[in-house]
Amino acid sequence: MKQNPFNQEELMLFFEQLWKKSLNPFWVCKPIADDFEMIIANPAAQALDKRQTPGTKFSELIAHSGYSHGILSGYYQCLATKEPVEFEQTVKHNGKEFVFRTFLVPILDDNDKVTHIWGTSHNLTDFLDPQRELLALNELLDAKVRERTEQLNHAMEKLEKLSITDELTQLANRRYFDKALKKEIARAKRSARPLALIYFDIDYFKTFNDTYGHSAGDRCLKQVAKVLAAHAKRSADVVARYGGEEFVMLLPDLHKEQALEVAELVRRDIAKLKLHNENAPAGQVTMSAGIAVVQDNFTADDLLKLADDALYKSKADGRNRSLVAD
Ligand SMILES: Nc1nc2c(ncn2[C@@H]2O[C@H](COP(=O)(O)OP(=O)(O)OP(=O)(O)O)[C@@H](O)[C@H]2O)c(=O)[nH]1
Repeated sequence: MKQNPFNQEELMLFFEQLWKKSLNPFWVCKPIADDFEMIIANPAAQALDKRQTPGTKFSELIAHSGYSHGILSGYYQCLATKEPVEFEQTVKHNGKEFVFRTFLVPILDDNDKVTHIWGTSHNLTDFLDPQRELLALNELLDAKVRERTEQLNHAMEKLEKLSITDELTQLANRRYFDKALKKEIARAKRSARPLALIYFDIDYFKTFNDTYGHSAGDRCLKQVAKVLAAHAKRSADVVARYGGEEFVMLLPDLHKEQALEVAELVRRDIAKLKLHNENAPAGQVTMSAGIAVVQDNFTADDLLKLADDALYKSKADGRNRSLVAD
């Protein structure tokens, strides 16, 4: 075996210099009843905490300083396992927080009993600071991306709503209705349930416009739309503005008599609005309705045509009425 190149005296000199000049804190402590007592701490350790003087109890040091909680458990672990222990601890010094990686080495006597613990720490703060800065920046970036994504989703929802809404009445528009109709037809076929469609058309609306002006016409359309919306009570009911003064209502699962009842209720409530129209025989705005109810084998066109024909008939029969297609 190779001989140690240094003699005892030289070694002591080296260790003394290391002890004094090292920038890493070093200390030796010993276990006492329910605590540890500082035996000696090097200048680097004292620079961090000058109370680390011989005889100081660790419990006192910890109680009155910025050491992180739970560091004593590292010492107890070293004592119990008689093995070196490594852990991270934070220390507050002059208002700044330092992160240290601490190493503890047990010193055993001839009876294999831990008499002392030798400790040293390596300051990780400078290494961790840029990492923390990066993490904080990342978090900031994540938050910004989340915020922007939310804004974008919100804008897209708004756009989606706009694309299916009639601007004047705020009812669904024809585009939305056509999609809903296809969906409901498929559903009605699957479940072998009836599907009702009502076409509504304001009577003598051209003369209303001509007499009272386009803005009054717009206000009338809005009021009529409100009445219609109030009668589309179930979540699957759809009411839409189909064209100028034409509205449609899709009522899944309703039979002819029930659909007719809805149309008549709408007509009654339109009459209640008492929107004056001197050119109409009733002296006020009225509505005509055409109702179609289908079941089994039918297409969207079948349903629309049946309802349209029924509406045509109710117009031809004198308006201000609801007719169900045969
Ligand atoms: N104010 C207003 N009028 C509209 C709008 N869209 C369509 N109209 C008008 O609605 C009127 C529809 O007239 P017609 O189709 O002849 O129907 P009508 O006069 O109601 O006759 P009948 O349905 O047979 O009773 C036209 O004068 C259109 O200019 C709108 O958004 N605002």
